[in-house]
Amino acid sequence: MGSLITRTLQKSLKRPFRFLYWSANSFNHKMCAMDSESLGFYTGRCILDFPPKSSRSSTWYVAAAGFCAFSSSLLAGSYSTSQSEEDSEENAHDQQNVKRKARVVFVLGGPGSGKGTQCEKIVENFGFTHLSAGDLLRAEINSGSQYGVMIQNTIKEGKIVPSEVTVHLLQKAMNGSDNDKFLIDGFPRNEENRAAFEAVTGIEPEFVIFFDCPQEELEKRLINRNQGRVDDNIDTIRKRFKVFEESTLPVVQYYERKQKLQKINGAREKEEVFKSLKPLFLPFLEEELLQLTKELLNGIDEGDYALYKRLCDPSLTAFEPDAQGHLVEGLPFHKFYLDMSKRFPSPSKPHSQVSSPKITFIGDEVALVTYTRLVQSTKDGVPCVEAFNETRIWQRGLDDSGIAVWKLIHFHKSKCPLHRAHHKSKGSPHSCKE
Ligand SMILES: Nc1ncnc2c1ncn2[C@@H]1O[C@H](COP(=O)(O)OP(=O)(O)OP(=O)(O)O)[C@@H](O)[C@H]1O
Ligand SMILES: O=c1ccn([C@@H]2O[C@H](COP(=O)(O)O)[C@@H](O)[C@H]2O)c(=O)[nH]1
Repeated sequence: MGSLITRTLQKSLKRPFRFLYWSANSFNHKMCAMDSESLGFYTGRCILDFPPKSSRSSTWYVAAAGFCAFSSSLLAGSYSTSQSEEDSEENAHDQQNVKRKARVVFVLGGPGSGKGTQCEKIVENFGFTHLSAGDLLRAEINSGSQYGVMIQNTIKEGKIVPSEVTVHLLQKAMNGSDNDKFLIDGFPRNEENRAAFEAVTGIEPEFVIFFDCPQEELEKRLINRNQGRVDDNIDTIRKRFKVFEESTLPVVQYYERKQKLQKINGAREKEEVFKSLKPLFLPFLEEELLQLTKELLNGIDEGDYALYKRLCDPSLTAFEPDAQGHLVEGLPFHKFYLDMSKRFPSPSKPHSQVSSPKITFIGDEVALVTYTRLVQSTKDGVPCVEAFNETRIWQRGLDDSGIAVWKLIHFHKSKCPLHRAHHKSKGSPHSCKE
């Protein structure tokens, strides 16, 4: 029946779609996520009263019209649509906060496999925000939420909290963050979690990390963890292992079939485990450095010294054509040019573009960004273009508030030789300084 409805809708909409709803009648409350790509329904019994019986009487209740395939943004949580007015306001705030599409990495593994430990290291090195589903649920208990008792009992039993609660908490945390890169640790715990998250947020993970570790090792680690957790006792630990095998492993296998799984041997020393993770995250760092370089060039085009100062180390060194073969130290030399371009703006603002970038890391804290910079502008109404070979060296350090930031510590800029054929052809852009 689910597949039939899904197929019919798919046919009429002619596009992939997903949505999430509850079936609520006086006997039961079910949460369903419908996904046209897998042509199926995912259902799970909901132990909460969603929606509250008083608020709607209809049997089928569209809780979150998450036509996520149509929209690339996060949708407000279906959990909160059925809550009090206060929550509705919060929900509206969630929606206002809808930003660029978030990128997500799921981190899975048995209890005690080192998910939290490794996430901390990834955050330090790769600029992700860590969202532990378990921590969010524990914080919800401590906040005095009306669902606190239910969550506490579920955790004590080693069972899985209903998806709408967890997905709402994750979504709220994502919407409240300035970051767009998230490590979601300990989630999705089961197929229903997975389908609900995708249906509500429209987000599929970039990849999924799975820490593989024998149970004897996990048990030893949990018994010794000593963080006062209600579920770190031998009874609950064994229950959690069972739930992991029965409910979470199928999710791991799902992502393996989708070729999104990164299986990591979690039974090694912490540092060894982290070494295996690094190559997975380097592309994110490369992207960050390229973005930073483009931001800097844009600031130079705009004559924005404040931005230049923010991105550069005060003792920046540089070799560049204007310095006529001398090594320039500090920012004043560059400030002069930026201020001039602000004071005497050229008729058309220059526009820099980065071509053929290459990023090389020297250890964890230094990166070289090498590229050709094409600067377009107009001279006497004629479009012209200049090309420079540039190497910029970025170093990561801590700012005054202890946050890791990249600063430019050196650059080398040289003018590219002219392209003869290009600048001879009439009417096409030519070099500005012939
Ligand atoms: N590679 C490792 N070798 C030895 N001990 C480790 C390793 N990784 C983590 N631990 C320790 O094992 C315990 C559990 O680690 P951690 O809390 O990171 O696991 P987890 O997967 O997040 O657990 P849970 O799912 O229960 O939240 C901690 O005390 C941690 O210090
Ligand atoms: O998505 C989730 C995540 C966690 N839970 C419950 O919390 C405990 C502890 O989780 P950790 O990730 O080990 O901190 C887990 O056993 C579940 O009971 C959940 O229901 N859903």
